Amino acid sequence: MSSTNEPNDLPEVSEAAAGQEPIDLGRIVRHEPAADDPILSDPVFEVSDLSVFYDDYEAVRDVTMSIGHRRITAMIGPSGCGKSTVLRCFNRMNDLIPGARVAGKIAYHGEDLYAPHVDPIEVRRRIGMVFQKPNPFPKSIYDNIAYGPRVNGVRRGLDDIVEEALVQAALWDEVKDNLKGNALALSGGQQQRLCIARTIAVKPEVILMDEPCSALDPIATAKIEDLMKTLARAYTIIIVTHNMQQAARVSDRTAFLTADVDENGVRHGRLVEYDRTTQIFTTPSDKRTEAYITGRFG
Ligand SMILES: Nc1ncnc2c1ncn2[C@@H]1O[C@H](COP(=O)(O)OP(=O)(O)OP(=O)(O)O)[C@@H](O)[C@H]1O
Repeated sequence: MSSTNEPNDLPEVSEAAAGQEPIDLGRIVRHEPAADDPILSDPVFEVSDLSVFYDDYEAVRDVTMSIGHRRITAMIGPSGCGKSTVLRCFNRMNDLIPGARVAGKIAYHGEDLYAPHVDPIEVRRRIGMVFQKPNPFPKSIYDNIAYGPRVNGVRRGLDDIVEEALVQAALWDEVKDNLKGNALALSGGQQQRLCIARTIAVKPEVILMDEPCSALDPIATAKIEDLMKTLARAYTIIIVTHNMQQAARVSDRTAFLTADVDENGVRHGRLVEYDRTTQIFTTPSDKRTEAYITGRFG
């Protein structure tokens, strides 16, 4: 088991944090990890002053944060604050969006992820992604999992790779007698676990998840959350979620983003606060975080 904090319910917000003072929209709290914070000694990603543009529109501004090895990091915040935009920067998926451009730096194990010599295909192999809507290929369960390894030139041992990925994704027992069956015939929750297995099959280090449970019912969601906690023993996970309880249940760290409106009336996403998940949900430092987690805005 990872060192995940696993509160079952959202902790109560402290009385002090729940004060009714006006929200200071101008203040940005930059979390500086404590000197003994393991994220400092073992970061997978170090994001510095990251801004993301779609053509001339600066969708996200000045994000600085480090992502710890084999941790679950959640990104929460109101719609349009740039969570998915930031998530896509971690595996250069924004490269595929016409007009998208990144400024600032993301270091992956100390290497600039956006340096000219870096191959984005290899980046996406090491840093996989699971999307909101399960998106299996219209192929058999087996071929869905074997697809990535085959593309990477693997010809031998595919049966073992398929089995291992399905076991890790907690799907093996449900599909082992039906590997030739069409993946699209699985339930939504099974399809999402299949997509996780497909991601795992190419042996990534990091799994990015963009609202992986938003199309699923509570039982399927609980299975994916359990799976995430198990996977965090071996993988670094970053999840975007609208579900604060989910962030509180599964993550070690939580980043709260919001969108500020500038003097021209244009909205820009900002990282407001980034800290241990228990800290964010019990004693947040910023009034905007507190307002969001207590349901007063967003
Ligand atoms: N491909 C795109 N082209 C232009 N603008 C975009 C594109 N994708 C996102 N944006 C804009 O960037 C801003 C941030 O969007 P993003 O989807 O990252 O936010 P989000 O916090 O993930 O939102 P949601 O929670 O609703 O999914 C929004 O103003 C959005 O309209």
